[in-house]
Amino acid sequence: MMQLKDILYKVAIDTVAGDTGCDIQKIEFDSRAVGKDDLFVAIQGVQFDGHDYIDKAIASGAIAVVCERLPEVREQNITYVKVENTHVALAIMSSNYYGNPSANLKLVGVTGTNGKTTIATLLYQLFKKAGFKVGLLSTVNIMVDATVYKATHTTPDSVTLNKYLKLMNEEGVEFCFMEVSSHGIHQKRIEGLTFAGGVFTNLSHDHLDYHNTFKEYRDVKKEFFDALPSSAFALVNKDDKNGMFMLQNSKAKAYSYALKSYADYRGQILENSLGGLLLKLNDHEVWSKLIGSFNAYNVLAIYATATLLGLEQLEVLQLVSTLESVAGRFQYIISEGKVTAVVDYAHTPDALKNVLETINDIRTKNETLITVVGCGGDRDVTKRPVMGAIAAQLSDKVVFTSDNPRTEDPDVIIKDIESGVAPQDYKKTLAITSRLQAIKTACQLANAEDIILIAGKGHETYQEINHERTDFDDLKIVTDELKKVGK
Ligand SMILES: CC(=O)N[C@H]1[C@@H](OP(=O)(O)OP(=O)(O)OC[C@H]2O[C@@H](n3ccc(=O)[nH]c3=O)[C@H](O)[C@@H]2O)O[C@H](CO)[C@@H](O)[C@@H]1O[C@H](C)C(=O)N[C@@H](C)C(=O)N[C@H](CCC(=O)O)C(=O)O
Ligand SMILES: Nc1ncnc2c1ncn2[C@@H]1O[C@H](COP(=O)(O)OP(=O)(O)OP(=O)(O)O)[C@@H](O)[C@H]1O
Ligand SMILES: N[C@H](CCC[C@H](N)C(=O)O)C(=O)O
Ligand SMILES: [Mg+2]
Repeated sequence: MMQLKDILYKVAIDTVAGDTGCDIQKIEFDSRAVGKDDLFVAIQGVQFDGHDYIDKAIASGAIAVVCERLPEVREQNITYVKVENTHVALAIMSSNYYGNPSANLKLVGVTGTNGKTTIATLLYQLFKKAGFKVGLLSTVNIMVDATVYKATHTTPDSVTLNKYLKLMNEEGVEFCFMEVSSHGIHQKRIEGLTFAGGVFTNLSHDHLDYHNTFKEYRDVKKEFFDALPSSAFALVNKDDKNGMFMLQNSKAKAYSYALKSYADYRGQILENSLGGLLLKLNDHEVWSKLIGSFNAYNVLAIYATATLLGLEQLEVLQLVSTLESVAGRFQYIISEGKVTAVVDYAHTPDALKNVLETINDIRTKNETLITVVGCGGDRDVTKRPVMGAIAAQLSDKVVFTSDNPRTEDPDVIIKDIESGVAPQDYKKTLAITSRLQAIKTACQLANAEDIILIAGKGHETYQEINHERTDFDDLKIVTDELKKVGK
C-alpha cells in the first residue's frame, strides 16, 4: 500500500481530478490484471490503446487512473491524473512504488544489436566468482543472486523491472547487469532508473519493422547514453562506426574499447581456434574459452566494465579466463561419429555472418559446413533475404526452415529468405518447412568431420506457431538425431 501522491513523486503532471491522498494497492497497465484499489495506467500501445480500457479497469476495482487524455465522463470517487507521456510516468511511478531500488545497487546496462546477453551474463558470472551478490536481467533469464526467474522480454516492462530490482535489494545484491533493448528504450521501460554505467556493443540491421529506419534505431540507442548521469561511465566499442556517436551528448565519463583502433581498453587476437581465444588485453595475455573473433569484443567489454566498476585488474584477468559460453551462444557438441553441431542464437544478418565466418576461420575446409536457419515471423521482414544470402554464401549446404513463424505462413517467410540467395548459390540450398525435419536432414547429410550450424533460436526451448508454444530445443534435437542416424 502506498499513497497516490507518493507514487506520483517527480512525475510531470498536467492535471489532477480527485484526491491524491488515496491508498494504492499496486500499479497495473493491463486492465485484465487490475484488482481492488489498484492504480491503472493507460498506455497507448502498438495494437491497443489502454485509454479504451479505463472503464473496464475501474469496474475491476481501480481507484485511480493515470492517462494522457482525461475521459469525458468521469466516475465519482476515482482520481484521474493527466500526464504527457504515460510510458514515462509508469516507469517513474514504478521506481517510487518499489523504493527506487536501482539507486541501492550498481546497475549497468548493456545495449547494441548483438552481444548483450553474452556480456551481461558473463559479467554476472564474473562478479559472482569474485564473491559478490549479483543480479542479472537478460533475454535468457532473470537472476536475483542465486535464484532464477523466467524472462519474457530482453528488457522487462518498468513495473516488472523495478519489482526484480527491489528483490535484489532485499537479497543484498551489490551489482546488477541488465540488457537494454531498443524496444525497452523506446517504450521508456528504463526511464528513471539510476545507472552506474552503460555499455555499447555494436549496431547492425535488426528490428527495422519497429523502428522504421536504421537512423531511428540508432537514435533510440543513443537516448540511453544521453540519459546517463555524470557519475556513470559510458563504455563504447570504438571499432563500430556508431560507437563514438553514442557518446555525443552523454554526461557520463566516456571510455572506449577496440581491437582495430586506439582506445582506452585495447585488445588483440593472438590465437583463435575451437579451443578458444588467446587475447592481449591492454598489455596482458589471457586465454578465453569463448570462441570466435566477435567474442574478443565481448571479453574486452567485460574486462573494461569489471575494471571500471573497481575490481582489481589482475583479478579480472584471472576470472575472465574461467568464463564459459552462454546457453545457445556458440554452444557445440561433437558426436561419436565426429560431426560437430553448433547451436547459435544468430538471428540478425550481422550475427549470422559472424558465426559463419568464425566457423570458416577455424575449420580446415576439408569438411562440409551445413547451415540450418530460418527467420522469425511477425518481425523485421527486410532482414530475411540478407540472411538468406549470407547463409548460402558462407556455407557449403543450407537448409532453410522455420524459426518461430508466430502468426505468419512459414512458407512465405522461407520464400522471403530464399529471394536473397545469389544465383550461383541456388544449388547449395533446399527448403524444409518443419524445423525438426530440417535438422534431421542436416544430420543425414553430415559425415565425419562435417559441421552443422543451427542458427536463430539458441537457448530457446520452444517453437511459437500461431500463439502456441511447443517444446523445441535445437541442441537436444541435433544431439538425439545424430545418435539416431549413428553418427
Ligand atoms: C512491440 C512491443 O514491444 N510490444 C510490447 C508492448 O505491447 P503493445 O504496445 O503491443 O501493447 P498493446 O497490446 O497494444 O496494449 C497497449 C496497452 O493496452 C493495455 N490493454 C490491452 C488490452 C486489454 O484488454 N486491456 C489493456 O489494458 C495493455 O496492457 C497495454 O498497456 O508492451 C507490452 C507490455 O510492456 C509488451 O509485453 C509488448 O511486448 C511484446 C510481447 C513483444 O513481443 N515485444 C518484443 C518485440 C520486444 O519487446 N523485444 C525486445 C527486444 C528483442 C531483442 O533483444 O532483439 C525486448 O526487450 O524483449
Ligand atoms: N559482439 C558481438 N558482435 C557480433 N555478433 C555477436 C556478438 N556477440 C554475440 N554475437 C552473435 O549474436 C548472437 C546473439 O548474441 P547475444 O545473445 O549475446 O546478443 P543479444 O544482443 O543479447 O541479442 P538479443 O537482441 O536477441 O537480446 C550470438 O549467438 C552470436 O552469434
Ligand atoms: N528478441 C528477439 C529474438 C529473436 C529470436 C528469433 N528466434 C525469433 O523468434 O525471431 C526478437 O524478439 O526479435
Ligand atoms: Mg539478449
